[in-house]
Amino acid sequence: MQEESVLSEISSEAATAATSFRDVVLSMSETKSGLVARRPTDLSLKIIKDGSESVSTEQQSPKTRITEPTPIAASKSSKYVKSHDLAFKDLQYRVKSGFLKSEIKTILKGICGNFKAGDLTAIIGPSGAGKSTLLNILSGYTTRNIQGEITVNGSPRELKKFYTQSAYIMQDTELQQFLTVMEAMHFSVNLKVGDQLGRSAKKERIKRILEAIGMYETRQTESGHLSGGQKKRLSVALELVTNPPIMFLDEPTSGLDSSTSTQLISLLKKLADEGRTIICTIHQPSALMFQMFDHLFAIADGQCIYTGSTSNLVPFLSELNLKCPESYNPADYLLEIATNDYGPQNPRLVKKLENGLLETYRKKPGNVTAQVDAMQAVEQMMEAGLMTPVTAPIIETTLSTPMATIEEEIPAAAWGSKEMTSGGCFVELESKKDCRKKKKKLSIQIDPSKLCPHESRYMSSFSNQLILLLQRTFLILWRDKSLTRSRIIIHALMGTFVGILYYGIGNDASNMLNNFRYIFFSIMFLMYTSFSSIILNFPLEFPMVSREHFNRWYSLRAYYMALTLADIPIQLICTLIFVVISYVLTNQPLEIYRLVLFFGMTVMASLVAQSIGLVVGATFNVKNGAIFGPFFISPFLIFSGFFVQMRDVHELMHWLFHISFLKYALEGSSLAIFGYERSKLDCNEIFCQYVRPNRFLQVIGMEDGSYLFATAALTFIFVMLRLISFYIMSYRLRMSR
Ligand SMILES: Nc1ncnc2c1ncn2[C@@H]1O[C@H](COP(=O)(O)OP(=O)(O)OP(=O)(O)O)[C@@H](O)[C@H]1O
Repeated sequence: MQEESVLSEISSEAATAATSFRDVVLSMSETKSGLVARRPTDLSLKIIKDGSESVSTEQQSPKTRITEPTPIAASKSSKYVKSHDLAFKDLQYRVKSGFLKSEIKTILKGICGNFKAGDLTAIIGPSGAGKSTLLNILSGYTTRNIQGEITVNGSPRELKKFYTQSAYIMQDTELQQFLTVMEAMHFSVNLKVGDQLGRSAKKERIKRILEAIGMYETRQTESGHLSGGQKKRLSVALELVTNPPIMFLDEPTSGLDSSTSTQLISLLKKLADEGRTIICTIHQPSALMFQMFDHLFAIADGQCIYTGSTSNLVPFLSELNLKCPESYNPADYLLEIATNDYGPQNPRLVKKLENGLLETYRKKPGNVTAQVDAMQAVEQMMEAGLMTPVTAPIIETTLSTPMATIEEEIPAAAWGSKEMTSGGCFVELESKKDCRKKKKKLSIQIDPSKLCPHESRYMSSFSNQLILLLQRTFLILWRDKSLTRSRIIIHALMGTFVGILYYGIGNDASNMLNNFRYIFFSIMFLMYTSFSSIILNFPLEFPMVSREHFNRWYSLRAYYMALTLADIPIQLICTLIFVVISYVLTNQPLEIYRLVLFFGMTVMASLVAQSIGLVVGATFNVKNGAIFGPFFISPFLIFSGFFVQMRDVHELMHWLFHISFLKYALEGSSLAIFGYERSKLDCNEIFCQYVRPNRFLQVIGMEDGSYLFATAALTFIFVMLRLISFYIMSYRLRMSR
């Protein structure tokens, strides 16, 4: 009777859908007749009395019966998160390694596993066991050289669809350090959710997430100033904006102290309790953290040495005569076994568990208080102010309109078929164009996985991605003034220095050669500054781009365009400052069209040099880029026409002049200053060889040059280099997996 009244009280409470695990713990601690837990979101009831646990699936009924004990992980779906069980069987992963890639190394050896919705799973194992490899494969980050079966809810995993359902938080949490927490969330929600939510709904979502993870108060703090734990929580929050039902985290606690790690794991536990499938690799969980996991999946040398609940680990090991000492953390003991501290035990463990296939140890035994106690201990620490309270945010699924309504919005005649295809497109369409046209007619929210496959990867249109990425880049440039400011100062200083060095020689026939040197130096200087300012960009941003691109924030095309466009205004300003100062000081002809032509040519040269910087940056890491960068520029320099002219070298080498962008830049700039029927220069000496500028052009072999042709050649080289760097970036992003 007492139980019934408690149940009825709890279930009516449950109908109000409380949201935090703290409520669960509180309701447990408040109940005298035993521990009563309530899962707030699925509104199912659990009764834990005298150490036994039951789950009732009769939701919201005041007359709920206590049912037979069932596994805690069974059917943990909620109205906010659709459950996705992720399983794999006979998974093998081989890589080529060694000298000339002649050796084949098997990293995962026919491993099996089942990661259920609602479970917080920890993948543990010694270093080099294959934890990250497994996570990369399951998340779809690694897609090659894999054998075996991966299923989602029993059906083969469809990568395109899977990407829209999952998020991967990588180990190196690269955040934009100059963006505040709020700004980072703003860009994440706008890029990842796109037009699927209105402005106020997006704001509300950000607020809810930040409040839940205890970061609303720090929303105006720049990411670079956050603590390690806050950074990790923010990286989770950035991916939570789309409410992914499956989340992968590689070493989320690395670099964090024990209390911060515990706080993060408790957040993950609460996210899992909402029905999500949360899988993370972890090195050495503390005893408290260890208890919080629902599922432990241990691997050694690419094979499964344990899969089951944390509470079943010690009994499992005992069955194999491996007695965990009482005072030991079972996770530590398992890791010692895995590293052969007690002799070669791994084959026995692998065999007993059928390399992960056996589910026997997943069932929770009668006594699950250890996990509840662990969570309660964490809650108490949060309440005592020892750590910032965190909980799982409530995020309504983006698909708020039933399918029928979606169909009504589109004229039936426009649909090829109303069958949902396996590719995730909910209509068969004749062509891409057709698909776009029809999508435009949708004015309502659509589940990303229901859109046509080729358009479903990004929720934001290309133009929106570009605008948002440009906004983000400019905001960062604005905050990180040091780089932009120093570039401008350097150009102004060098313009003045060169202007003073070649002061007033512009109209002096006896200084014609020096004037030519001024032109050459200007191009050299602008080339090197633009080249080196971009050479570090991509290598430094690579981890962040890799993460954001993989998690479907934006396409590489949009990122690349933004990266390219964002730097152009700064380059234009810097070049203008240098050219105007030095042009005036050196007393070049004050004819506006010559200044414009000279400026245009130097800008083109700097943009081409920037493109070479992009190619180098996309190909090499920071260190090698710095070493090889100048090496790539040198050939252009030798064949620029300054040191040696085309007519003086063997015919076989002429092509090198034709591909040297510096030759075109020097030719175009010289024509701008000396060409176009420039009148005779002043001669302050007894004899001046180059009174007529045209004569000088003849001597340096540029009399037949064409400014237009030089511009066209530079444009062509520019476009080719941009294409090459784009494809290298795309290749590197793919190869990094
Ligand atoms: N592409 C590759 N080529 C060669 N060897 C590889 C490759 N990828 C992984 N390995 C090897 O596979 C093994 C497993 O690597 P993995 O990164 O998955 O280990 P881990 O368990 O995550 O280790 P840690 O805890 O130290 O991060 C290691 O020995 C690693 O050197």
